[in-house]
Amino acid sequence: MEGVKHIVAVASGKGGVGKSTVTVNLALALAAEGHRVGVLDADIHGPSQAQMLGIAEGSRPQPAGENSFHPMRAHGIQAMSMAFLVDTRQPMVWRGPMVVGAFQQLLTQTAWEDVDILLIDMPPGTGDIQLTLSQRVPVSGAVIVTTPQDIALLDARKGIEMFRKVSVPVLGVVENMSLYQCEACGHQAPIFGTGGGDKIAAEYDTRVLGRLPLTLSIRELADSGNPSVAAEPEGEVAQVFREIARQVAEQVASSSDDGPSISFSE
Ligand SMILES: Nc1ncnc2c1ncn2[C@@H]1O[C@H](COP(=O)(O)OP(=O)(O)OP(=O)(O)O)[C@@H](O)[C@H]1O
Repeated sequence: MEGVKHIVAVASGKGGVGKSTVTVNLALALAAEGHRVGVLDADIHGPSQAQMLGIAEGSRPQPAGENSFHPMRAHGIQAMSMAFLVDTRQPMVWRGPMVVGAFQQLLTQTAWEDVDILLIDMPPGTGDIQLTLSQRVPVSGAVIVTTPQDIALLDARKGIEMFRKVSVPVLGVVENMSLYQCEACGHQAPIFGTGGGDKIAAEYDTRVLGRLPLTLSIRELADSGNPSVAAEPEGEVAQVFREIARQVAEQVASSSDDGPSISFSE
C-alpha cells in the first residue's frame, strides 16, 4: 500500500477485551522503538482511537489532493478514523455494504506518509471488515487480543482461525486484564482466571507477546487521551508494550526478508 511498509491488524473475537487500548499503546511503543507508525481505526460504528490519542472532538483532516485526506497526528503518530469525518454523537445506522465502503475509503484514501507499520484497530468479530482487509491489501500479520476467561478464548480462537483461512500470519496473542492489580494496596487477583493466553498460544502454535494487568490507570490514561506508554514511559505497563512492540517489529521485518542473501567476493 502506498506510503505504508507493513500492515498489522489488531483483532479480537470478542468485543470489550481492550483491543483499542492495546492498539494505541502498541502504536506508541513502536514509535518509541524508532518506527514511523500509523493507526487506522477500522471500527466504523464505534471508533475510539481519536479519544485515546487525545485528538479533540470535531477535528477534521486536511485534504490531500482531490481524493485523499492527510492523516491526523498525535503523540508523533499518524491516525485516521471515522471519528474525524462524522459527528460521533450521532449513531451510524448503516447497512453492511456502506460500512465496508467507508472502511475501504479510509484504507485507500488516506495519504500515509512513510509509515513503517500501520496498525489497524479492527472491529470485534469475523465479518465484512476482516474479509475486506485481507482481500484488499497485503497484511503482514495479526495480533490477537484476548482476556484469559474461557468465553473470551472461544472468540479469540475464531479470530485466529479466520486469519489462518485468509493466510494472514498470527504474530501472537496479547493477554489483557491478566491480573487485577489494586493501585491502593497492591493486592492482586486473577479475576478472569489464569493461563488462557498460554493455552491458546500452544493450541495454535503461536506465542504470548505479553500480559497486561487490569488497572485503574490503564483505563484512566487511555480515556483521557494520554495512554500509559506516553504518560508513564518508564512504568511497568510501558515496558510490557515495548517488549510486545519489539517482537511485532521483528516478525514483520523478517516476513518481508527474501531470505539470506549470499554474495561472493575475492
Ligand atoms: N488492562 C486494562 N485495565 C483497565 N482497563 C482496561 C484495560 N484494557 C482495557 N481497559 C478498558 O476497558 C474498556 C474497553 O477497552 P477497549 O475499548 O480498548 O476494548 P475493545 O476491545 O477495543 O472494545 P470494542 O469491542 O468496543 O472495540 C475501556 O474503557 C478501556 O479503557
